[in-house]
Amino acid sequence: MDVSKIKNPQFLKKMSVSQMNELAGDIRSFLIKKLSKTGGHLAPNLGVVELTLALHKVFNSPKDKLLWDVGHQSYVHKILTGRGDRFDSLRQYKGLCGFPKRSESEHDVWEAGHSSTSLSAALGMAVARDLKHENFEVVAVIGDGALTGGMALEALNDIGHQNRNMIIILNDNEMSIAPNVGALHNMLNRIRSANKYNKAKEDLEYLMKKIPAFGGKIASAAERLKDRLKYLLVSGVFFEELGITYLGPVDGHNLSALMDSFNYAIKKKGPVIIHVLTQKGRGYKPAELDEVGTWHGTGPYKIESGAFIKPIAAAPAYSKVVNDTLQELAREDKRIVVISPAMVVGSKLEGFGKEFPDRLFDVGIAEQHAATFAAGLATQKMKPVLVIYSTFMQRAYDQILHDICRQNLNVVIAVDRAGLVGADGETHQGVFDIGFLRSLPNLTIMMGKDENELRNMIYTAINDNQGPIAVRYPRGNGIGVAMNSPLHELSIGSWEVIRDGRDVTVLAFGPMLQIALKAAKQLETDGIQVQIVNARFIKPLDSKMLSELAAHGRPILTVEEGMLAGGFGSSILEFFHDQGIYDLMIERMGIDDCFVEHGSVNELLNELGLTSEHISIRVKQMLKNRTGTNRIRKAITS
Ligand SMILES: Cc1ncc(C[n+]2csc(CCOP(=O)(O)OP(=O)(O)O)c2C)c(N)n1
Ligand SMILES: CC(=O)[C@@H](O)[C@H](O)COP(=O)(O)O
Ligand SMILES: [Mg+2]
Repeated sequence: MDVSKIKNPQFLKKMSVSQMNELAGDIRSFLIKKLSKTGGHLAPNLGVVELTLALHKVFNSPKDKLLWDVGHQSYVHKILTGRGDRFDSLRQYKGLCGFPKRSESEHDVWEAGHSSTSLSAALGMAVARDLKHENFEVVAVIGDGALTGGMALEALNDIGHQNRNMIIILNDNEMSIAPNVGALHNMLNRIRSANKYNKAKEDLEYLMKKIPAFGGKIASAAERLKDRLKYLLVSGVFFEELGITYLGPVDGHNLSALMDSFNYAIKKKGPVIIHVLTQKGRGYKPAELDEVGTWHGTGPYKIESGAFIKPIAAAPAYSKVVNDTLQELAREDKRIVVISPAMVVGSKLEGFGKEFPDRLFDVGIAEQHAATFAAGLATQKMKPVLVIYSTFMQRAYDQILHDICRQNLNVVIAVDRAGLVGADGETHQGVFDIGFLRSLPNLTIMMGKDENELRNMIYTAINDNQGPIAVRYPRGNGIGVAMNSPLHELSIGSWEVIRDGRDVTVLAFGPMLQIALKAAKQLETDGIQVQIVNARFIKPLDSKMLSELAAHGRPILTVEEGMLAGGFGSSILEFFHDQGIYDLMIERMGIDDCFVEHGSVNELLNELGLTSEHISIRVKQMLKNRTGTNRIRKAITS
């Protein structure tokens, strides 16, 4: 079947199981082919083909609500709901979103991107249904990785308490991005190996048959023993004890077994969790054999060989620079420990983990725990480095505020993916952290202009013991500067003039500096001299340099790859205002009050007006207005 022609899932109602199995093969071939060109979350989606087919066969979306936790595994759902013809634009500018998107389809009832939200949302939908006396099923699909998220456990607590009719599908493939970790994972593994229980049960039944029946005594004792056995070996009891009926484990690639379990769950009263066992990457050998998470989210690849098609990078990834610097420092400094909330692969921390297996902690999808775990380590004079994506750090805001900053603990927060990330879109852009970190007392925030300054910032942060320090760095690779100079500490709060100029001063940091330098070169051809300052400390500001700039009196333009509201530019306005300096021309460029969808970073910068051309135009406008302002000022004062 040409799956790009599917308009809606209704056709499944008339399909036989064997036809559906054939369709599963067509969908897998489609995904492997399309994603070889676009990249995307291949392995998660190959693992849920039968599951998604069975869901759309048994349930009636969109009347019945199907929710996808994280949502990175919703491509099959998108194919079945009429979007197969858009996969050439997957995760591209103005193209198909890589996560559920309510504006894309009525079948996308819940948007995600961040993990562990589906259970809370599903309960909300179930309560609304009951209060309005409506009648539909609510089904949330959550992975074994997402189940480790604190929100999921909070929701399970309430779901068991409220006892609403709803169905949770636990998609257990033993993987988060990397192999899943934690006690919950171990519990699920015990269930997976439930044949121990089945074997014991068979032996018991055999034994019972061998002994001449002494009335019901032995039989009932044996039944009690069987229940005890089940209690001990088959840990679905974790859910049962919460008041959630546990079904499973069910083979997640067996359509009949899946559909039977769904139909059984529909008849059950109250919340039901169906524990489904799937294989991540099923149907594509390189992804099936992936034991580290390489095929969780990929770029384009060659189908035959599984070789990734990657441009040769001129410089290492910023994440790798951080790993390598930490690895180098940790050889001497035994205080250093590294914490990652389930992003060891994304943050390229494998090297550190290999050399220091007892000093790298992957805590699962548990950002709040990760932050306060770091705080606890710091109270005992360790030097914890919390390596966390900017976007996922949003989950740990109160822990950074309440536990780390308020107690002024020496935690290093390595803020990975700071700035625009591109294809993951609105839920993943790292553009809010300056706004929410800047207001926290005791916290230093810095961002290097290149990979060499980043390594020196990590060195500075490790050696500083004046309190918490956040070091931001972007997704992607450095700019190709040398990194062979000895590590040295930066003076906290010190900025750096990287280009002289008399007409306008631009304050920028991180990748924006390269864009500003390009604009300065463009402006020079028009006879405009632009001074560029590497404002590498977002907090504290370089108040000495700012006072010197005020004395010069030339216009100041701030440029940041982040939200304007509460951002770096705002801090400059606040600084001058608080100094009583009101007549300086200060303008800000950044992201103005919107969520930024998916696309390449360059396309997004262009859409946001943050390219070198935009900066050039803005500088010229400022100079023109300044002349104008001066004319007005002269007119007023004369
Ligand atoms: C709050 C949050 N932290 C981290 C991530 C990054 N992330 C995306 S998918 C994923 C693994 C999810 O594992 P699982 O739920 O088991 O789904 P699978 O990919 O195995 O199908 C992680 C850690 C995220 N999306 N949200
Ligand atoms: C779905 C999810 O949240 C992760 O897989 C994320 O897409 C990883 O992002 P990077 O590709 O930047 O590591
Ligand atoms: Mg998983």
